Amino acid sequence: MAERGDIIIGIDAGTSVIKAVAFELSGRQIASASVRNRYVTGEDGSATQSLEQTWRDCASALRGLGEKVENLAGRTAALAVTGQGDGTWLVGSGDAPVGDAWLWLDARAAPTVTRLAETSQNRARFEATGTGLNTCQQGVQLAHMNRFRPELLDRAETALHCKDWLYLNLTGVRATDPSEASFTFGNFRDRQYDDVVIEALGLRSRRSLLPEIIDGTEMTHPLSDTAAAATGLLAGTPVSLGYVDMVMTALGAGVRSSGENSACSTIGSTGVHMRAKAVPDVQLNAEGTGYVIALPIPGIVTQVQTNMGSTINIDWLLGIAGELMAEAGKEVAHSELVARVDDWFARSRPSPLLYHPYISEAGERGPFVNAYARAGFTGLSTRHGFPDLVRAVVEGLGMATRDCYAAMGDMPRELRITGGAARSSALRGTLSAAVNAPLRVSKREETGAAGVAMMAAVAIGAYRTMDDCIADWVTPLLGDLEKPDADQAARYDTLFSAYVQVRQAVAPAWNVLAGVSPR
Ligand SMILES: Nc1ncnc2c1ncn2[C@@H]1O[C@H](COP(=O)(O)OP(=O)(O)O)[C@@H](O)[C@H]1O
Ligand SMILES: O=P(O)(O)OC[C@H](O)[C@H](O)CO
Repeated sequence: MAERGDIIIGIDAGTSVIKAVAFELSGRQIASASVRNRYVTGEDGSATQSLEQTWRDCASALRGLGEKVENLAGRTAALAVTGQGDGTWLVGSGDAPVGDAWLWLDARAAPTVTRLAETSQNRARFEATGTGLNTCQQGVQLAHMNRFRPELLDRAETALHCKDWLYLNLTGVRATDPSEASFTFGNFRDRQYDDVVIEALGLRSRRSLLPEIIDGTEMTHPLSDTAAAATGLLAGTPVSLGYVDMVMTALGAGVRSSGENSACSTIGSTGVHMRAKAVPDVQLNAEGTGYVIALPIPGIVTQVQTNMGSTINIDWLLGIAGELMAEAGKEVAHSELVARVDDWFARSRPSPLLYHPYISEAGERGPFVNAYARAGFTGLSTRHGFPDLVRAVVEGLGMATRDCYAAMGDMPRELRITGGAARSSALRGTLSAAVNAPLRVSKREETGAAGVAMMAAVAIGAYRTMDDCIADWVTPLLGDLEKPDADQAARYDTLFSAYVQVRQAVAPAWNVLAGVSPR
């Protein structure tokens, strides 16, 4: 391109929505366009998504953005792409998909997690990656396919993640980023593949499936002619491959600011709780759980615990209420029920009612891993009504957050939060009291898209370092400090101790129940 434009586009291909967001080079959001994502779940625990459809949806979101911003193509200095992490997106000859992608929500590899976790090499694998095995991950899914669906791997040339697939369509380059490469197959210290890890996963014979690792703050590839035609952007526009969405969101929401590391929780479909740290400060736990995910800042990583299901618990409870109301002849939109959560919470009285939010079909992954873990209320009595159940679910998300931070050392001194449920004042108050720390909600609307756009901003030299970029894009948008309520914090101390006791006591029963389930 002859002259550099004044817009950076961040693409965030999430599990529920694919967004394309335009930012000024200094970080101000100009416009956004989105397309609802589609995936299919099956009785066998599968959760799959069409690769072609995902690219079409991404291109459609970009064209939608073009309809909102005049001369978007001419003004775009660069674009960058992130997306839902883990999962397996296989491509073969001519870059054609090999079947549908297995998403991070796919539970089919559960028996392979159990088998690999029991091997003598697993601790060495954990110490390299910093990451415990769970059903979501590509390493486990490839190991599972290698045993039970080898024909898939025989047809595949490269194993990609969601954002890598979109990058391939945008640029024609097969690559992955340092974060997913190192937490799945490598070492978080040097951000490269590690043969010890590949061996521990039993994937030596499939090593050639792993693509080149590139860092999107250091290099870009030009938008291809085909992608330009599909998206309405100009061929040659630099494209940056982002890190996995979990850290892009946290980067945009303030997991680091003013050169200081902080803590950040994303309360979306899944709950992601992380602390930015220098590599030597990472503490690997004895249980071998959690993730260590690199940030696009030299020497800085995030230590992460992620509870599989967060707002899907709220959506499940509200979904049941909605179905009952519909049966009684009163259709209510889901969004209307979501808007009433704070009201129900306020109408309920604190009581010793616990909810464990393991509603995902794939069980739990943080701070403990059990594909058969399932949700439950403890302490119900006839005095409890629907608002009490809503309160218990919201408080359950607070307990799960504390459980995750407790597995990473001391509670954070300040918590930054983002994700859909951060809109709820009940949830904010609960999280703050559950970890007994003040919190801030970023005023940034699209934290994931902003995080990845920041990588492109550094790549094209709009900023010299990521910390310089953070000073403009993140720090001014950190919201006001919201302090915890002391009485609520004291109550949650008691609830939390019971919460941990119950989950530990009930765990053996999950395995028994899994044995009698149809799967
Ligand atoms: N005001 C609110 N009160 C409680 N929960 C909310 C509120 N607004 C949104 N949510 C929850 O957040 C979810 C959407 O979160 P979001 O981060 O957009 O999802 P995703 O992780 O799939 O991208 C909704 O489905 C709902 O459960
Ligand atoms: O799609 P969202 O909920 O933004 O992100 C999903 C994570 O990347 C996934 O949980 C990784 O396993």
